[in-house]
Amino acid sequence: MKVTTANDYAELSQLASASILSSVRANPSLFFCAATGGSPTGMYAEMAKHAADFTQMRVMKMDEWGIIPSEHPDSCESYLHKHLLGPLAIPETRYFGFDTNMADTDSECLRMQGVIAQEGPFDICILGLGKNGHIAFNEPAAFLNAKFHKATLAESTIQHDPALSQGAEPAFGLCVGMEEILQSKKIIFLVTGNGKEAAFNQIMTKQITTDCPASFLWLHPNVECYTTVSL
Ligand SMILES: O=C1O[C@H](COP(=O)(O)O)[C@@H](O)[C@H](O)[C@H]1O
Repeated sequence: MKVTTANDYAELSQLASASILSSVRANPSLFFCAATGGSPTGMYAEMAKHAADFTQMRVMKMDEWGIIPSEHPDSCESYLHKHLLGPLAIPETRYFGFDTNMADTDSECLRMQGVIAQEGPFDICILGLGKNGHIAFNEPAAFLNAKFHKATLAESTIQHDPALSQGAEPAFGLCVGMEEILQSKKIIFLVTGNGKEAAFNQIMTKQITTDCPASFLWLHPNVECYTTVSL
């Protein structure tokens, strides 16, 4: 993992965007796994300044909350339309989303595994860091899931979004699995925001443990970590 400490969030966003731009110029139809949350918002805004470079990029949603409808303003779906798909004019034909509110979520997980098998592996995977060390909704646990799956959310993950913390139980999410993340050709790992110090310190010990799913990124040969968190 190559760790670059940025002076501030604006610089982090510019550095990460520049790396993506160089990749998409070399491979215009690259397959992009898109995280949501506060960490990538500035980076997506930087990418939008170069929308003409993204006319062929394929995008897949990385994760989604299971207790709010896709059209809810706090859904990952709404976030991606607002910050990435709209500004970059990515049409539905090049976007691979999924629905968390269907009766048979197992079938939806299998469908997304099929999409990854057909379109993948990801050329670029964007990751933020959960305060508890999660990546996507791969939460600390005795074991991690390799494939796209239905995830039980940690309390700290639910509390991360005020709309969700008021929502109905049970809380769950659907998300890409660890193998699918680790098979990405390049990973852009954004570590920024309040409350990330403990998890980032744990990662920097280089001890790989399911207690901190992000620590598995040490097994990947091409992770660019951009951070504003001081150790
Ligand atoms: O809960 C989550 O949090 C992380 C980090 O969110 P951020 O708002 O601090 O960027 C996010 O990357 C992840 O996809 C989501 O599951």
